[in-house]
Amino acid sequence: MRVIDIFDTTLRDGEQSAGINLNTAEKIEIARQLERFGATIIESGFPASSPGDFDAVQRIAGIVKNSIITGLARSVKSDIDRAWEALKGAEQPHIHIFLATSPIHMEHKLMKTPDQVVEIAVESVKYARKFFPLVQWSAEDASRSDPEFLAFIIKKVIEAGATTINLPDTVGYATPSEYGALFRYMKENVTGIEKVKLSAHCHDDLGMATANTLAAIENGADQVEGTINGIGERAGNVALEEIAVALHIRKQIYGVNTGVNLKEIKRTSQLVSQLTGSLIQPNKAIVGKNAFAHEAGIHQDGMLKNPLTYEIITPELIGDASTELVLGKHSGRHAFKDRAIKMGFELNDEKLNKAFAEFKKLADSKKEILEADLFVLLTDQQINEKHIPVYELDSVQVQYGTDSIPIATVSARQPNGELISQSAAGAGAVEAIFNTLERIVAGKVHILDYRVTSIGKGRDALGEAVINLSYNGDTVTGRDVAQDVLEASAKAYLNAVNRQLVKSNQKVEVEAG
Ligand SMILES: CC(=O)SCCNC(=O)CCNC(=O)[C@H](O)C(C)(C)COP(=O)(O)OP(=O)(O)OC[C@H]1O[C@@H](n2cnc3c(N)ncnc32)[C@H](O)[C@@H]1OP(=O)(O)O
Ligand SMILES: CC(C)C(=O)C(=O)O
Repeated sequence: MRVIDIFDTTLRDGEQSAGINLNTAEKIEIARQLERFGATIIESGFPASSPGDFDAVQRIAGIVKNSIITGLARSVKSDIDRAWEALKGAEQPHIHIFLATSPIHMEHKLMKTPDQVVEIAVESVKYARKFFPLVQWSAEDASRSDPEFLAFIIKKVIEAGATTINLPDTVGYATPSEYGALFRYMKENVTGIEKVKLSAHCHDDLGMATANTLAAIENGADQVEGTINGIGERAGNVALEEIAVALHIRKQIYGVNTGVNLKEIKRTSQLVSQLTGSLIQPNKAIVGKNAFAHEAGIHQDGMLKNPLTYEIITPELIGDASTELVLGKHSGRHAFKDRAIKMGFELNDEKLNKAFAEFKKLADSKKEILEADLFVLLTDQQINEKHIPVYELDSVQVQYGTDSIPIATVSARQPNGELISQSAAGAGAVEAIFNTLERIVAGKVHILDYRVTSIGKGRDALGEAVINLSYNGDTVTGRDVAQDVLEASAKAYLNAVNRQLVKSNQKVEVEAG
């Protein structure tokens, strides 16, 4: 099978992202991981650009042995000399020289005529070949260059000794059919092109970097350049993890191999994200937090019946943890039941349906339902099997101010079905609620202990209240959760009273029976 070389430029073009700045130690750590990932070539910096880049390229060239290390250089002798200084200790010294070939770049940036550009390109490649066995030459802005001129200059640099020719879509302007055609054109019109490797380098300005890179492969590219997580100048470079996985999953279409160790993808992605501080969007293909998370009930049902229904890539393939069925407002009964069973609950259909209805209510107000939330919902269904009438909270209102006495008004349905409202004051909002509830429930209540904790993470975490009280002389514990701790406290209070009611009722039944 045809082999495609993976040229990783996370440490050079990736570092060109606005806001990213890696020190040498961080670059070495990423380079080591890129070696494990299986990059054929690692572009570890631009040695002439700064002492820091020089140091990183030199150090990485001395450390990494299983990937070829390269450095970028303009078509000027001083850049090439600096690159040689940095790279002469590498196993296979490789340099990456570039020069723009599009009319706009030649005229307005380089301020050179096309003839001068050809001469500079040829001279720089010849000069580099005095030192480097491997010389990659890039026609910057190739996709906006005149194909005839491009074919001419490429022929000249091949004659000068270039070993790889790169055709960058520098500003992410090409469409897949145009970019593919550019590769075909060079293959068909440049004498000597078969002696060199042909490389693709795509930017994502129009969101077409992955499609363009794959089009280049379909049209004869031997090497693809990109970065981990797609970081890079402006909208970034093509994300190498996307290319590697696309070529693997659709091998029947592309018929090529890369040396990428797919299992290292997740780790590499996380390392790059951590050290660059560049966060990965949750829906990013392959490595996003949601790439293997299924939330919709119909999808979750399909996944439980056969994962192939909705999963074309397994998380294991890229070294990720397992698929996640996230329980949220779009989830259905199958996924809910599956999770309840995995958590050790054995609920009959009726209880499960009740818990599911509670879950749906909760999911409306909470982004993600955590296991702790489910635990509370499901345990609630394990009490009061016989449907003994109990108290039900209807509403809670509290008037609270730092300069006034808190007053609570609570409405609750009594076991006989009657809805009653009461008000009472207290030293604090919670005490006011408890004092009001004491007026509602028939019987003597004495609070022994009370705690509130948050369940879950973030500002939308649920509040859990646990209350230990004596009701008519019996000690009982109640707990409940709600979005608000005051509501949770009121519910926990009634939950304790209700448990005592259920307990004593069952006892009466046993004694009577
Ligand atoms: C498409 C790409 O990603 S190309 C790589 C881009 N990466 C970077 O630019 C990051 C590192 N760059 C740097 O640190 C600095 O730009 C340096 C050290 C390389 C140069 O800095 P300076 O000497 O101050 O020049 P500056 O960056 O302002 O301008 C670039 C000069 O290089 C010239 N130049 C641009 N590309 C090339 C090239 N491939 N070959 C020769 N000269 C070039 C420009 O025409 C300009 O020349 P001028 O000074 O005669 O007008
Ligand atoms: C130096 C070249 C290859 C580059 O980064 C680009 O054209 O985007």
